[in-house]
Amino acid sequence: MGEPVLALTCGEPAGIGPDLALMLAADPAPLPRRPVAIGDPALLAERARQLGLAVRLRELAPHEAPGPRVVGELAVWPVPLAVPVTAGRVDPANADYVLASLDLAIAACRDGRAQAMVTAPLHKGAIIEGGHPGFTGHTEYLRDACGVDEVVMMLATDAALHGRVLGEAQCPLRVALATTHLPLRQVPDAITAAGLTRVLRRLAAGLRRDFGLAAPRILVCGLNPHAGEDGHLGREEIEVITPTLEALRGEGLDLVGPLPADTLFTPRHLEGADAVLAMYHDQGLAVLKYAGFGRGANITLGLPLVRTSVDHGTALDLAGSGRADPGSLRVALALAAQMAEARARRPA
Ligand SMILES: NC(=O)c1ccc[n+]([C@@H]2O[C@H](COP(=O)([O-])OP(=O)(O)OC[C@H]3O[C@@H](n4cnc5c(N)ncnc54)[C@H](O)[C@@H]3O)[C@@H](O)[C@H]2O)c1
Ligand SMILES: N[C@H](C(=O)O)[C@H](O)COP(=O)(O)O
Repeated sequence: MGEPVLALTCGEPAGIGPDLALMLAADPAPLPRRPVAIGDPALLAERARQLGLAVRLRELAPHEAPGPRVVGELAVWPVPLAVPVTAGRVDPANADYVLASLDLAIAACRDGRAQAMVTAPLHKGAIIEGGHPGFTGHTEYLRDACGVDEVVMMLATDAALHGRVLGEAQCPLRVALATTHLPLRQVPDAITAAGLTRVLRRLAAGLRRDFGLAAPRILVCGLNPHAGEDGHLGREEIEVITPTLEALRGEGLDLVGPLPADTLFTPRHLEGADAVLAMYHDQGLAVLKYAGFGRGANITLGLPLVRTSVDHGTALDLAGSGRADPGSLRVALALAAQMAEARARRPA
């Protein structure tokens, strides 16, 4: 395989996604060499003007591949907006535009035009209000679009991605989620033996395939305070999590837990671990974003294609201001290229 083509969806058009794509196009620092943005060229041109960035847009035909990256130029696979956009003001009328951009990236990965997709943030509320009431995020959308039964959302800090050790207070981290975009009230009922089994198998397989970890060690959080305090503060650990981990250890998975989530995320526990499985979104992601917000990436494990994303949202307050930090997008692009190259070397 030559250098991978990375399909970069620009996400919510009123958010910072278009800004970040343009900022990276203008940045002389090294980047994966064949990114192609997916979005509306008129929107990108207007945002470049607003940001004062001299970026030339090179519109490609649907089957045209981007050439090697040229600083100051952004290759684009065009998708037209439904309605014009003002930076910072979400309009649900553009929900289908956002999903069409995603669909194009998925199709490009599946038919070989791209070797990975990288997603700038979208606004879940805008998609839902724009006529897609069941929408909960890229992760679940990609799972359904690719027809797989289970995927795993994992976020990782830059240190974990590249094996560098940060300062003592910032442990390299990979955090995966047993449940993703679910109201908190529904979480306990969603922690089932069958669900946990699927997630842990997918997580271990993803760490093996995409991160080259032959026998990943996974720390598993409890759901309740102090992992249920022997059943006095909740019984999910005794009734569901512990028996599931025991069964999976019988398959050879290296699992530790369930551990109290408050102390699991400390350097002593994390030492030697390859990933943490948190039971719900904010149990894991609050810690990860504290450790490395803006320097991490979001990875969907278990897809037939490579997908990474930023570790932040649409930051509507910063769109068009020039104050958005492109650090996480840089990490997400680098990781996508690395994963695509690894898959080309070691097909599943
Ligand atoms: N990958 C994704 O598509 C993704 C990820 C997270 C959140 N979201 C969505 O984004 C929307 C807004 O979410 P939110 O407000 O909870 O989180 P947010 O990450 O958009 O913003 C939280 C804070 O971080 C700041 N921030 C975010 N990204 C930044 C950057 N690159 N540089 C500098 N500062 C940055 C924002 O200005 C804000 O103060 C929601 O609809 C949410 O669902 C999407
Ligand atoms: N849970 C993610 C985060 O907090 O960063 C985010 O909402 C993105 O999720 P998707 O990749 O599923 O859109």
